[in-house]
Amino acid sequence: MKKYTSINDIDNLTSWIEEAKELKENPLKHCALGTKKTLGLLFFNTSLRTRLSTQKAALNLGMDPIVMNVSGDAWGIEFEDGSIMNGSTAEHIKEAAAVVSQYCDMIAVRAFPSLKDKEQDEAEHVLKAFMKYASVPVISMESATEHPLQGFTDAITISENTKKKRPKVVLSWAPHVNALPHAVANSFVQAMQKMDVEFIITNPKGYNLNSAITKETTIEHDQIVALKNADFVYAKNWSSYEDYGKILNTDTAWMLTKEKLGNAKFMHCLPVRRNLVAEDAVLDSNASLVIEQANNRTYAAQLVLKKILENL
Ligand SMILES: NCCC[C@H](NC(=O)CCC(=O)O)C(=O)O
Ligand SMILES: NC(=O)OP(=O)(O)O
Repeated sequence: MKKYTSINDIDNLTSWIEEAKELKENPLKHCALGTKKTLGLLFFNTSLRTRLSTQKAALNLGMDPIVMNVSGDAWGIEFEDGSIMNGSTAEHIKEAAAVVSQYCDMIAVRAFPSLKDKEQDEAEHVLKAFMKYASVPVISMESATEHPLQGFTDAITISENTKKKRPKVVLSWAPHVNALPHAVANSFVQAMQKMDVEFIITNPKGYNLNSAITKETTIEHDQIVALKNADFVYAKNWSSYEDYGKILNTDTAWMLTKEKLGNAKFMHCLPVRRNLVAEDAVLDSNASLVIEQANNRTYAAQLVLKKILENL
């Protein structure tokens, strides 16, 4: 594999899930595969799980991870081609990506959307610029529109925890105080579309995700109807896609409660705002899979790194 920037880079999700489970059983089995190979992790945005689990994954494979917070610590990077750089940016991505490629055998990048300019966000200008100007494989650690390491993790977690051959999975919009990206929801949708599950999205009107991603997936605006007989409920806030980046509705009635969850398992990518997205009784119950999801981030990343190492 030469890159991992989308759930669509997974050729066979079922076999990837099985391979990730094998790595989880025996994380150090391939501890020499990445010897003398360097993974560069570049963060334009904050992170706890991605930053630590991706390093842990690299260490399990014998790689050397090096990490940089690009925003603030590095020179301001210019992404526009042909621009006269007489403003606040000091270094063009053409040099920056080429230079990082001298030090690293792979580059992982986190770059959230602006949520102001839909066209620019959808063009994935930061991630795509790294892919264009880096001479080594690029991994997304959450881009403007996708979070493929999270989506793969969520697929592994559902596979591990399902008692049914074809469970019912609900992606349920949740209230939030900030305008959040669509990336986690988009990658979860893409992962569920590849799995043998009954999948429904529930969100208030005005919050439908990009139809190019949701495709034929059912969208139910009545949360109670959607949650009926669910086996897994994935709560997540996202800002409006239609009225791009806006908060239209902070209706606290969409918070996930123990009563609404019923017998389902609860999922969230974290970080989660307690008693806004989901109540304490949900997060503190045995039905919550959020810590196992965070654990599985390591093995999802480890499989991605392994597949790229095998192809270097
Ligand atoms: N990487 C996982 C989620 C990151 C981001 N969440 C956040 O920014 C939450 C921040 C807050 O709660 O203020 C998101 O939704 O895409
Ligand atoms: N779930 C996730 O990506 O968490 P971080 O933002 O903390 O990396």
